[in-house]
Amino acid sequence: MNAPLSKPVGAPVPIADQPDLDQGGRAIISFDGVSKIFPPRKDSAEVKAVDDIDLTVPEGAIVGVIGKSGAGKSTLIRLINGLEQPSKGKVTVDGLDIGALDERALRQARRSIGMIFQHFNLLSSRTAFDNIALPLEIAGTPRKDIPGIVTPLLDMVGLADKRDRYPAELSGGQKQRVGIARALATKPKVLLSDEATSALDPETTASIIALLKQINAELNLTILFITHEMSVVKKLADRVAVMEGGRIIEQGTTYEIFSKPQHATTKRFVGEVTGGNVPEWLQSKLLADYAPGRQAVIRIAFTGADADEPVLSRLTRAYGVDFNIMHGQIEYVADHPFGTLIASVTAEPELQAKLIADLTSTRNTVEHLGYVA
Ligand SMILES: Nc1ncnc2c1ncn2[C@@H]1O[C@H](COP(=O)(O)OP(=O)(O)OP(=O)(O)O)[C@@H](O)[C@H]1O
Repeated sequence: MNAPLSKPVGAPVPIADQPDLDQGGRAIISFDGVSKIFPPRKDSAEVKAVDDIDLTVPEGAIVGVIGKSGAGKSTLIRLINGLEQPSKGKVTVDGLDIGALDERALRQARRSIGMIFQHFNLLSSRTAFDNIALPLEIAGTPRKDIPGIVTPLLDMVGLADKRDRYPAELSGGQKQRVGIARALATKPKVLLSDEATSALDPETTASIIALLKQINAELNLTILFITHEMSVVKKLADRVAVMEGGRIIEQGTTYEIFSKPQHATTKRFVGEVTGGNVPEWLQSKLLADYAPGRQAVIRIAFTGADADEPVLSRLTRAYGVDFNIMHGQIEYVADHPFGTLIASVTAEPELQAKLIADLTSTRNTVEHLGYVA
């Protein structure tokens, strides 16, 4: 199994100090100036699906790549397992330049790269056991050795009693467990996940996330997953890269990305799960300009130690203003408390600026959203 290297965790590092995901641990996957351009066709222009990406995944990490449909996530994953060749730059997996391998070497390299899929991709004519055994048969593993590998994998994914069931007799979560066991059969160094929980209900999603975290911890298996769901990133990833238009627009530890998102797209993704997105009823009331009698609406993201400080009471006493809480939520991200509050306050623009400066001087992120009458 993989060498037991320490897992890169630790205190949040400011984004400015963390331009890459390579803090701690040997790089097992790296993208070095990688672009993938699909040539023009009769009916469509050329597409830059991946555009000049630099990305480093440390061994033992769980990295989530999030982006909207068409952002380039699938192409990124297909460049890692050699299903696509880079138009420019280099993709390295465990020291191998994937784009430079011939067919035979690529087949060999793919045994170190497990993959799980949204729709499981199981063979319907094979039992759970035989689906898990398939990559071993392809790799030429002697028949007598196969049960000794497959049986412990069935145990690990909690399906010992389902070994002779066919996919049609299994639930979605059970099928994904077979998919995970099959991906682990050749003892990969990295596991790629393509929207592996997108077809599952929330409870089953949670159990698959727990299984992936357990496998990561027990085997020190590096996991890179692509998703469009920030809730999955929040629960599963140590580190996050946000993709848009083929580029990585932001990356950092999960806590960093949640507590101080920089890019508008990242803010929207984060807002989906932290309550930071402005609710529709409030959006329709927001006014752009100050006028006497209007209240300023501010959004405050409380992070780390500040999350449980009575910040608003302090400001009320210090400045003699009243806050009206309009929307809020407290979450735990990477085991840190993390809160979002949208509040209105009656104050002249000059006093508003002082309040915002005061709030910002702690580690909170404060945004002035507009005014309400
Ligand atoms: N083989 C191909 N030929 C031409 N264009 C392609 C090809 N594969 C992907 N693209 C284009 O590249 C862009 C990125 O696609 P990709 O599938 O990587 O995005 P994605 O983020 O995975 O989207 P989704 O979440 O919908 O799967 C899209 O504009 C897509 O149409």
